[in-house]
Amino acid sequence: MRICVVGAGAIGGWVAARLALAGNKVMALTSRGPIDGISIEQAGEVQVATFDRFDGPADLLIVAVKATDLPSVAPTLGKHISSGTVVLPMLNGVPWWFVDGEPLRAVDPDGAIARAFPVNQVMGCVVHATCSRTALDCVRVNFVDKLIIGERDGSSSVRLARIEGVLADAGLRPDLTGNVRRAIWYKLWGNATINPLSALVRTTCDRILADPECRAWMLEGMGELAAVGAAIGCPIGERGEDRMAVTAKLGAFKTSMLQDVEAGRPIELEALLGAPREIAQRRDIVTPALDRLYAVTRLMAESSGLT
Ligand SMILES: NC(=O)C1=CN([C@@H]2O[C@H](COP(=O)(O)OP(=O)(O)OC[C@H]3O[C@@H](n4cnc5c(N)ncnc54)[C@H](OP(=O)(O)O)[C@@H]3O)[C@@H](O)[C@H]2O)C=CC1
Ligand SMILES: CC(C)(CO)C(=O)C(=O)O
Repeated sequence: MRICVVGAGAIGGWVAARLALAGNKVMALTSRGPIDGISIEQAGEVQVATFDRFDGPADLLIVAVKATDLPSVAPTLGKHISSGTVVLPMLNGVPWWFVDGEPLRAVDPDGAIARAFPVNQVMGCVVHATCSRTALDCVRVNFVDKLIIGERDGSSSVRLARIEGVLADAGLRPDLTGNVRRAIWYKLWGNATINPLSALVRTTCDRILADPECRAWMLEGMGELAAVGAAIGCPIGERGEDRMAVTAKLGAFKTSMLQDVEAGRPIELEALLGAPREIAQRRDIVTPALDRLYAVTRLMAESSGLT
Protein backbone atom coordinates (compact mmCIF):
# COMPACT_ATOMS: atom_id res chain seq x y z
CA MET A 1 0.00 0.00 0.00
CA ARG A 2 1.22 3.54 -0.78
CA ILE A 3 1.05 5.48 2.43
CA CYS A 4 1.84 9.13 3.09
CA VAL A 5 2.30 10.13 6.73
CA VAL A 6 2.08 13.87 7.22
CA GLY A 7 3.66 14.87 10.51
CA ALA A 8 6.26 12.20 11.17
CA GLY A 9 6.90 13.35 14.73
CA ALA A 10 6.26 11.28 17.84
CA ILE A 11 3.00 9.56 16.81
CA GLY A 12 3.40 9.92 13.04
CA GLY A 13 7.02 8.78 13.22
CA TRP A 14 6.10 5.65 15.14
CA VAL A 15 3.24 4.80 12.79
CA ALA A 16 5.27 5.57 9.64
CA ALA A 17 8.19 3.49 10.87
CA ARG A 18 6.06 0.47 11.77
CA LEU A 19 4.23 0.62 8.42
CA ALA A 20 7.51 0.88 6.49
CA LEU A 21 9.10 -1.94 8.46
CA ALA A 22 6.07 -4.08 7.55
CA GLY A 23 6.84 -3.62 3.86
CA ASN A 24 4.56 -0.77 2.80
CA LYS A 25 5.75 2.05 0.55
CA VAL A 26 5.75 4.93 3.03
CA MET A 27 6.53 8.58 2.52
CA ALA A 28 7.01 10.56 5.74
CA LEU A 29 6.61 14.35 5.71
CA THR A 30 7.71 16.82 8.38
CA SER A 31 7.94 20.59 8.54
CA ARG A 32 11.43 20.02 7.08
CA GLY A 33 10.00 18.16 4.07
CA PRO A 34 10.18 14.40 3.41
CA ILE A 35 12.61 12.47 5.58
CA ASP A 36 14.60 9.39 4.63
CA GLY A 37 14.22 7.40 7.81
CA ILE A 38 13.49 7.25 11.51
CA SER A 39 14.85 5.20 14.32
CA ILE A 40 12.30 3.87 16.78
CA GLU A 41 12.91 2.46 20.20
CA GLN A 42 10.24 0.17 21.58
CA ALA A 43 10.52 -2.26 24.49
CA GLY A 44 14.30 -1.84 24.56
CA GLU A 45 14.71 -2.65 20.86
CA VAL A 46 15.88 -0.06 18.33
CA GLN A 47 14.92 -0.38 14.67
CA VAL A 48 15.63 1.92 11.75
CA ALA A 49 12.93 2.38 9.15
CA THR A 50 13.64 3.87 5.74
CA PHE A 51 11.09 5.82 3.78
CA ASP A 52 10.24 6.27 0.10
CA ARG A 53 9.24 9.37 -1.78
CA PHE A 54 6.46 9.64 -4.34
CA ASP A 55 4.68 12.47 -6.11
CA GLY A 56 1.16 11.24 -6.77
CA PRO A 57 -1.75 10.24 -4.57
CA ALA A 58 -1.49 7.88 -1.63
CA ASP A 59 -3.86 5.00 -0.89
CA LEU A 60 -3.75 6.05 2.75
CA LEU A 61 -2.96 9.54 4.02
CA ILE A 62 -2.23 9.57 7.75
CA VAL A 63 -2.31 13.02 9.29
CA ALA A 64 -0.41 13.36 12.58
CA VAL A 65 0.56 17.01 12.80
CA LYS A 66 -0.51 19.01 15.83
CA ALA A 67 -4.08 20.31 15.61
CA THR A 68 -2.71 23.87 15.61
CA ASP A 69 -0.79 23.18 12.37
CA LEU A 70 -3.56 21.40 10.48
CA PRO A 71 -5.28 24.48 8.94
CA SER A 72 -2.03 25.49 7.23
CA VAL A 73 -0.83 21.95 6.39
CA ALA A 74 -4.09 20.51 4.95
CA PRO A 75 -4.23 22.74 1.83
CA THR A 76 -0.70 21.63 0.83
CA LEU A 77 -1.66 17.95 0.50
CA GLY A 78 -3.81 18.01 -2.66
CA LYS A 79 -1.33 16.12 -4.83
CA HIS A 80 -1.40 13.16 -2.44
CA ILE A 81 -5.20 12.83 -2.50
CA SER A 82 -7.26 11.17 -5.25
CA SER A 83 -10.83 9.88 -5.08
CA GLY A 84 -9.49 6.55 -3.73
CA THR A 85 -7.36 7.98 -0.92
CA VAL A 86 -8.44 7.30 2.67
CA VAL A 87 -7.59 10.14 5.05
CA LEU A 88 -6.89 9.01 8.61
CA PRO A 89 -6.27 11.85 11.10
CA MET A 90 -4.41 10.87 14.29
CA LEU A 91 -4.85 14.00 16.38
CA ASN A 92 -6.09 14.66 19.87
CA GLY A 93 -9.27 16.60 20.48
CA VAL A 94 -12.37 17.22 18.40
CA PRO A 95 -11.76 16.89 14.64
CA TRP A 96 -13.16 19.38 12.12
CA TRP A 97 -15.66 16.81 10.71
CA PHE A 98 -17.13 15.83 14.08
CA VAL A 99 -20.70 17.16 13.73
CA ASP A 100 -22.30 16.63 10.32
CA GLY A 101 -23.14 19.88 8.57
CA GLU A 102 -21.68 21.97 11.42
CA PRO A 103 -18.28 23.45 10.60
CA LEU A 104 -16.17 23.83 13.74
CA ARG A 105 -14.50 27.20 13.52
CA ALA A 106 -12.44 26.57 16.65
CA VAL A 107 -10.37 23.94 14.82
CA ASP A 108 -10.95 24.90 11.19
CA PRO A 109 -11.27 28.70 11.31
CA ASP A 110 -11.72 29.40 7.59
CA GLY A 111 -12.82 25.95 6.41
CA ALA A 112 -9.43 25.12 4.85
CA ILE A 113 -9.30 21.62 6.35
CA ALA A 114 -12.82 20.73 5.22
CA ARG A 115 -11.99 21.93 1.70
CA ALA A 116 -8.73 19.97 1.59
CA PHE A 117 -10.07 16.58 2.71
CA PRO A 118 -13.20 15.21 0.94
CA VAL A 119 -15.30 14.31 3.96
CA ASN A 120 -16.49 10.95 2.59
CA GLN A 121 -12.86 9.84 2.41
CA VAL A 122 -12.11 10.67 6.05
CA MET A 123 -12.12 8.00 8.77
CA GLY A 124 -12.00 8.53 12.51
CA CYS A 125 -9.11 7.46 14.74
CA VAL A 126 -8.27 7.72 18.43
CA VAL A 127 -4.69 7.17 19.50
CA HIS A 128 -4.33 5.32 22.78
CA ALA A 129 -0.53 5.25 22.86
CA THR A 130 2.24 7.56 24.00
CA CYS A 131 5.40 8.29 22.08
CA SER A 132 8.08 10.93 22.44
CA ARG A 133 10.88 12.24 20.32
CA THR A 134 14.35 11.75 21.74
CA ALA A 135 15.95 13.52 18.75
CA LEU A 136 14.65 15.01 15.51
CA ASP A 137 14.24 11.65 13.73
CA CYS A 138 14.28 9.34 16.77
CA VAL A 139 11.07 8.23 18.45
CA ARG A 140 10.62 6.37 21.70
CA VAL A 141 7.42 4.34 21.97
CA ASN A 142 6.47 4.54 25.63
CA PHE A 143 3.17 2.71 25.73
CA VAL A 144 0.81 1.23 23.16
CA ASP A 145 -2.75 0.30 23.98
CA LYS A 146 -4.65 0.59 20.70
CA LEU A 147 -5.49 2.69 17.67
CA ILE A 148 -9.26 2.91 17.57
CA ILE A 149 -10.50 3.34 13.99
CA GLY A 150 -13.91 3.58 12.42
CA GLU A 151 -15.97 5.06 9.63
CA ARG A 152 -17.45 8.43 10.60
CA ASP A 153 -21.00 7.08 10.29
CA GLY A 154 -20.21 3.88 12.17
CA SER A 155 -20.67 1.62 9.17
CA SER A 156 -18.45 -1.29 8.30
CA SER A 157 -16.75 -1.09 4.93
CA VAL A 158 -14.26 -2.84 2.73
CA ARG A 159 -11.80 0.05 3.02
CA LEU A 160 -12.04 0.02 6.82
CA ALA A 161 -11.24 -3.71 6.89
CA ARG A 162 -8.33 -3.08 4.53
CA ILE A 163 -6.87 -0.31 6.70
CA GLU A 164 -7.35 -2.46 9.79
CA GLY A 165 -5.38 -5.25 8.09
CA VAL A 166 -2.52 -2.94 7.14
CA LEU A 167 -2.30 -1.48 10.66
CA ALA A 168 -2.53 -4.93 12.28
CA ASP A 169 0.20 -6.35 10.05
CA ALA A 170 2.44 -3.48 11.19
CA GLY A 171 1.80 -4.25 14.87
CA LEU A 172 -0.13 -1.01 15.43
CA ARG A 173 -3.00 -2.71 17.29
CA PRO A 174 -6.04 -1.33 15.45
CA ASP A 175 -9.33 -1.62 17.29
CA LEU A 176 -12.38 -1.36 15.05
CA THR A 177 -15.36 0.51 16.41
CA GLY A 178 -18.88 1.09 15.19
CA ASN A 179 -18.95 4.46 16.96
CA VAL A 180 -15.71 6.32 16.50
CA ARG A 181 -17.30 9.67 17.43
CA ARG A 182 -18.11 8.29 20.85
CA ALA A 183 -14.55 6.97 21.24
CA ILE A 184 -13.21 10.42 20.33
CA TRP A 185 -15.50 12.10 22.85
CA TYR A 186 -14.55 9.60 25.54
CA LYS A 187 -10.85 10.38 25.18
CA LEU A 188 -11.67 14.08 25.17
CA TRP A 189 -13.69 13.69 28.35
CA GLY A 190 -10.55 12.27 29.97
CA ASN A 191 -8.04 14.89 28.85
CA ALA A 192 -9.86 18.15 28.06
CA THR A 193 -9.76 19.33 31.67
CA ILE A 194 -6.53 17.88 33.03
CA ASN A 195 -4.43 18.96 30.05
CA PRO A 196 -5.24 22.70 30.29
CA LEU A 197 -5.07 22.55 34.10
CA SER A 198 -1.61 21.00 33.89
CA ALA A 199 -0.53 23.68 31.43
CA LEU A 200 -1.68 26.33 33.90
CA VAL A 201 -0.22 24.91 37.09
CA ARG A 202 2.77 23.31 35.35
CA THR A 203 2.92 20.22 37.42
CA THR A 204 2.42 16.49 37.05
CA CYS A 205 -0.98 14.78 37.02
CA ASP A 206 -0.54 13.06 40.37
CA ARG A 207 -0.33 16.44 42.12
CA ILE A 208 -3.30 17.88 40.25
CA LEU A 209 -5.39 14.81 41.04
CA ALA A 210 -4.45 15.03 44.71
CA ASP A 211 -5.75 18.58 44.97
CA PRO A 212 -9.42 18.80 46.03
CA GLU A 213 -10.09 22.13 44.29
CA CYS A 214 -8.53 20.97 41.03
CA ARG A 215 -10.50 17.73 41.22
CA ALA A 216 -13.72 19.66 41.79
CA TRP A 217 -13.03 21.93 38.79
CA MET A 218 -12.22 18.90 36.64
CA LEU A 219 -15.34 17.03 37.72
CA GLU A 220 -17.53 20.04 36.98
CA GLY A 221 -15.96 20.35 33.51
CA MET A 222 -16.26 16.62 32.85
CA GLY A 223 -19.94 16.80 33.80
CA GLU A 224 -20.43 19.57 31.24
CA LEU A 225 -18.59 17.58 28.58
CA ALA A 226 -20.79 14.58 29.36
CA ALA A 227 -23.91 16.75 28.90
CA VAL A 228 -22.66 18.00 25.53
CA GLY A 229 -21.75 14.44 24.54
CA ALA A 230 -25.23 13.21 25.43
CA ALA A 231 -26.72 15.91 23.18
CA ILE A 232 -24.70 14.81 20.15
CA GLY A 233 -24.95 11.03 20.43
CA CYS A 234 -21.74 10.52 22.40
CA PRO A 235 -22.91 9.63 25.93
CA ILE A 236 -20.33 8.93 28.63
CA GLY A 237 -21.14 5.78 30.56
CA GLU A 238 -18.67 6.28 33.39
CA ARG A 239 -18.22 8.42 36.50
CA GLY A 240 -15.68 11.23 36.43
CA GLU A 241 -14.14 9.92 39.66
CA ASP A 242 -13.48 6.56 38.02
CA ARG A 243 -11.83 8.16 34.98
CA MET A 244 -9.63 10.25 37.29
CA ALA A 245 -8.61 7.10 39.15
CA VAL A 246 -7.39 5.60 35.87
CA THR A 247 -5.32 8.71 35.11
CA ALA A 248 -3.97 8.70 38.68
CA LYS A 249 -2.56 5.21 38.09
CA LEU A 250 -0.20 6.74 35.53
CA GLY A 251 1.58 8.48 38.42
CA ALA A 252 3.79 11.57 38.16
CA PHE A 253 3.54 12.19 34.43
CA LYS A 254 3.27 15.37 32.39
CA THR A 255 0.36 15.73 29.97
CA SER A 256 1.07 16.39 26.31
CA MET A 257 -0.12 19.97 26.78
CA LEU A 258 2.29 20.60 29.64
CA GLN A 259 5.08 19.14 27.50
CA ASP A 260 4.11 21.57 24.72
CA VAL A 261 4.17 24.50 27.17
CA GLU A 262 7.59 23.52 28.45
CA ALA A 263 8.92 23.18 24.90
CA GLY A 264 7.47 26.58 23.92
CA ARG A 265 5.12 25.00 21.34
CA PRO A 266 1.55 26.15 20.59
CA ILE A 267 -0.99 24.25 22.67
CA GLU A 268 -3.97 22.31 21.29
CA LEU A 269 -6.47 24.29 23.35
CA GLU A 270 -9.00 24.87 20.56
CA ALA A 271 -9.20 21.15 19.74
CA LEU A 272 -9.64 20.20 23.41
CA LEU A 273 -11.81 23.02 24.76
CA GLY A 274 -12.64 25.52 22.00
CA ALA A 275 -14.49 23.00 19.83
CA PRO A 276 -16.58 21.43 22.64
CA ARG A 277 -17.61 24.93 23.76
CA GLU A 278 -18.61 25.78 20.20
CA ILE A 279 -20.76 22.64 20.01
CA ALA A 280 -22.31 23.45 23.40
CA GLN A 281 -23.06 27.08 22.53
CA ARG A 282 -24.93 26.06 19.37
CA ARG A 283 -27.17 23.89 21.55
CA ASP A 284 -27.61 26.42 24.36
CA ILE A 285 -25.82 24.13 26.80
CA VAL A 286 -24.03 26.16 29.46
CA THR A 287 -20.45 25.19 30.32
CA PRO A 288 -19.24 27.59 33.03
CA ALA A 289 -16.39 25.38 34.29
CA LEU A 290 -15.07 24.78 30.76
CA ASP A 291 -15.47 28.49 29.97
CA ARG A 292 -13.32 29.51 32.96
CA LEU A 293 -10.69 26.91 32.12
CA TYR A 294 -10.65 27.95 28.46
CA ALA A 295 -10.37 31.66 29.27
CA VAL A 296 -7.47 31.42 31.68
CA THR A 297 -5.58 28.89 29.56
CA ARG A 298 -6.05 30.99 26.41
CA LEU A 299 -4.77 34.08 28.21
CA MET A 300 -1.80 32.12 29.58
CA ALA A 301 -1.01 30.84 26.07
CA GLU A 302 -1.36 34.26 24.47
CA SER A 303 0.79 35.98 27.05
CA SER A 304 3.43 33.23 26.83
CA GLY A 305 3.57 33.16 23.01
CA LEU A 306 2.08 29.65 22.81
CA THR A 307 -0.62 30.31 20.20
N1 LIG B 1 2.85 12.11 21.48
C1 LIG B 1 1.91 11.35 22.01
O1 LIG B 1 2.19 10.46 22.82
C2 LIG B 1 0.48 11.52 21.62
C3 LIG B 1 0.08 12.50 20.72
N2 LIG B 1 -1.23 12.56 20.33
C4 LIG B 1 -1.64 13.57 19.37
O2 LIG B 1 -1.01 13.30 18.12
C5 LIG B 1 -0.85 14.52 17.39
C6 LIG B 1 0.61 14.65 16.99
O3 LIG B 1 1.36 14.82 18.19
P1 LIG B 1 2.90 14.46 18.32
O4 LIG B 1 3.24 13.33 17.43
O5 LIG B 1 3.17 14.34 19.76
O6 LIG B 1 3.56 15.80 17.76
P2 LIG B 1 5.04 16.07 17.23
O7 LIG B 1 5.30 17.52 17.47
O8 LIG B 1 5.99 15.08 17.76
O9 LIG B 1 4.92 15.81 15.67
C7 LIG B 1 4.29 16.70 14.80
C8 LIG B 1 4.89 16.52 13.44
O10 LIG B 1 4.25 17.42 12.54
C9 LIG B 1 5.25 17.91 11.67
N3 LIG B 1 4.83 19.11 10.96
C10 LIG B 1 4.66 20.36 11.44
N4 LIG B 1 4.35 21.19 10.42
C11 LIG B 1 4.33 20.44 9.28
C12 LIG B 1 4.12 20.71 7.91
N5 LIG B 1 3.86 21.95 7.48
N6 LIG B 1 4.17 19.70 7.01
C13 LIG B 1 4.46 18.44 7.41
N7 LIG B 1 4.68 18.11 8.72
C14 LIG B 1 4.63 19.11 9.62
C15 LIG B 1 6.44 18.14 12.58
O11 LIG B 1 7.62 18.33 11.82
P3 LIG B 1 9.09 18.40 12.49
O12 LIG B 1 9.51 16.97 12.68
O13 LIG B 1 9.91 19.09 11.46
O14 LIG B 1 8.94 19.14 13.77
C16 LIG B 1 6.41 16.84 13.37
O15 LIG B 1 7.07 15.83 12.66
C17 LIG B 1 -1.32 15.64 18.34
O16 LIG B 1 -2.65 15.97 18.06
C18 LIG B 1 -1.22 14.99 19.72
O17 LIG B 1 -2.08 15.56 20.68
C19 LIG B 1 -2.16 11.67 20.76
C20 LIG B 1 -1.82 10.71 21.66
C21 LIG B 1 -0.50 10.57 22.18
C1 LIG C 1 -3.67 13.07 30.01
C2 LIG C 1 -3.66 12.05 28.93
C3 LIG C 1 -2.55 11.02 29.11
C4 LIG C 1 -5.02 11.27 28.97
O1 LIG C 1 -5.53 11.08 30.15
C5 LIG C 1 -3.53 12.66 27.57
O2 LIG C 1 -4.33 12.36 26.73
C6 LIG C 1 -2.50 13.64 27.20
O3 LIG C 1 -1.48 13.79 27.89
O4 LIG C 1 -2.70 14.32 26.17
